[in-house]
Amino acid sequence: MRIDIVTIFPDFFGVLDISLLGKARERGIIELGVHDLRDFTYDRHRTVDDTPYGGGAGMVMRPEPWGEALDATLTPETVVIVPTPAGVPFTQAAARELALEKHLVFTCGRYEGIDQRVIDYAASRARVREISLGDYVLNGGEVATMAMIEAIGRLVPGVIGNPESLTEESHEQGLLEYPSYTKPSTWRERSVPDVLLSGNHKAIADWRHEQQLERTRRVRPDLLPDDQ
Ligand SMILES: N#Cc1c(-c2ccc3ccn(Cc4ccncc4)c3c2)n[nH]c1N
Repeated sequence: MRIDIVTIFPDFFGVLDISLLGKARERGIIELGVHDLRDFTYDRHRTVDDTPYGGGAGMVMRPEPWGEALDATLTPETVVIVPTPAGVPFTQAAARELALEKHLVFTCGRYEGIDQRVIDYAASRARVREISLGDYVLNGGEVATMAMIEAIGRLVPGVIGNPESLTEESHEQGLLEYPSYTKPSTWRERSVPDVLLSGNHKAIADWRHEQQLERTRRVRPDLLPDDQ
């Protein structure tokens, strides 16, 4: 998979050189390109924004630099991901779908957003998904892009050493994950549930599934299937 990010804050993504994504890049499983939108401007001040038509507060990102950035990154296989508060909520299912794509381009807006014609133009050349990280307001697309890249990157085949560990995580099977414990068996007078020390694999699996249902009922009843 190749990922390209277009942003006015390229240094923001330096952290992607380390941890899991860093190793995936070293192993050639994921290629990453970070592009400064200002490199696609030609005025002395490298201007990327202007006042909104129709008036209103704030500034809008100019279409010209974005057009050149898309020209430099798009391929017929690209999925353009536009982080926006007006997007479809990001989910684990979306992360799974996007992890199977060959090329993702993240367009990180700032100010009041990107001129709508840029998104419309991108949709004439590639698949475009306008995605929201959640129902709260950020100052730009970079934080959302970082979160999405982490959620997607860890699902790219070959990135995680033990893919089985992915199947029991929250949201993977529609339920929240069961509680986890490690040594010591007693800590500050709190002990690990006996079933986990029993060696009875069926009893452990049943207990863990019941814990998933109980936690999901308590914390996220909206995730429960109708028959639960
Ligand atoms: N994904 C996502 C987001 C964003 C988001 C994403 C991109 C941009 C670009 C500019 N802004 C600032 C802004 C623009 C319009 N209205 C309010 C704030 C952004 C916010 N906010 N909240 C989310 N869940």
